[in-house]
Amino acid sequence: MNRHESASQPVLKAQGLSLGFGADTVLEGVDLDLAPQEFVAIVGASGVGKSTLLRALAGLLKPQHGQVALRKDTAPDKRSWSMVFQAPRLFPWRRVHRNVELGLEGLKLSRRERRQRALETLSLVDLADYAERWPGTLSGGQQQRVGIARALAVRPDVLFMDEPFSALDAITRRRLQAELVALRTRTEAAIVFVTHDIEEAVLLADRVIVLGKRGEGPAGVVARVDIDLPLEGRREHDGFADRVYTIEKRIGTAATEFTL
Ligand SMILES: Nc1ncnc2c1ncn2[C@@H]1O[C@H](COP(=O)(O)OP(=O)(O)OP(=O)(O)O)[C@@H](O)[C@H]1O
Repeated sequence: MNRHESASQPVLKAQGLSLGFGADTVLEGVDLDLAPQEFVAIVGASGVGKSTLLRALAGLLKPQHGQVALRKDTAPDKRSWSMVFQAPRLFPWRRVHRNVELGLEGLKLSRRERRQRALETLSLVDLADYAERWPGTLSGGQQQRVGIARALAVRPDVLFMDEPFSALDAITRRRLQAELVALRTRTEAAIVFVTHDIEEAVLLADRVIVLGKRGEGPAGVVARVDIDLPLEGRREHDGFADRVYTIEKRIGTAATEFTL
């Protein structure tokens, strides 16, 4: 495959996924393609299966049916995917840059290159000045940015984010949302972002996948909404509330169907 073909191929392709635990099926019939550098948000009510889907897409959970194909990059200095969780999961006994270097340890990089890569990625999240600090001396928002830097340092094709801002206060959350919008222009990664916050999904994503119940039985995709609005100033855009409402209605409708 030449460079041009590779650039237009999906980085991730999921087909006919059924996911669950033991005999229980949580999600059924999920298809999803992710283009290079695309940002897809997954929303839905609590317990519908958002995190389960994310884990399956990352290959951490085996589907009951269907397949997930994640483009495997052969470059020895990067990984095909990485993940950011709700809590940053930093090691308190390692300085900030050493936490970022942690994910790089299995890659073909010298110690010096690891250090260099960690510092570059910390600059990307505006934390270059904090490289020598201990995690415990950073605010919650700064710690989460270190977690994002650690995930980006491996130069993933796909960055999975599982409610990464939900433990933060409202002001910090707004700031990190704005930073993620800016970061998108500076990273090659496609992003799959799980959130229960519909406004957050519309603010950040190119496309929103809505999970919901469709009557009795397992949940599935009840809507796919393209967010065809400019990223810059999106929250103030005339179409913003309309997209949020469209998604709320889909989640609401799905819930009504379920209770009938
Ligand atoms: N390891 C597990 N074993 C059994 N059931 C599980 C397991 N993990 C999740 N589930 C069940 O699968 C369903 C989906 O859970 P999941 O965490 O994916 O939902 P979610 O949409 O991410 O929820 P939330 O928004 O509350 O985080 C739930 O009913 C949950 O109880």
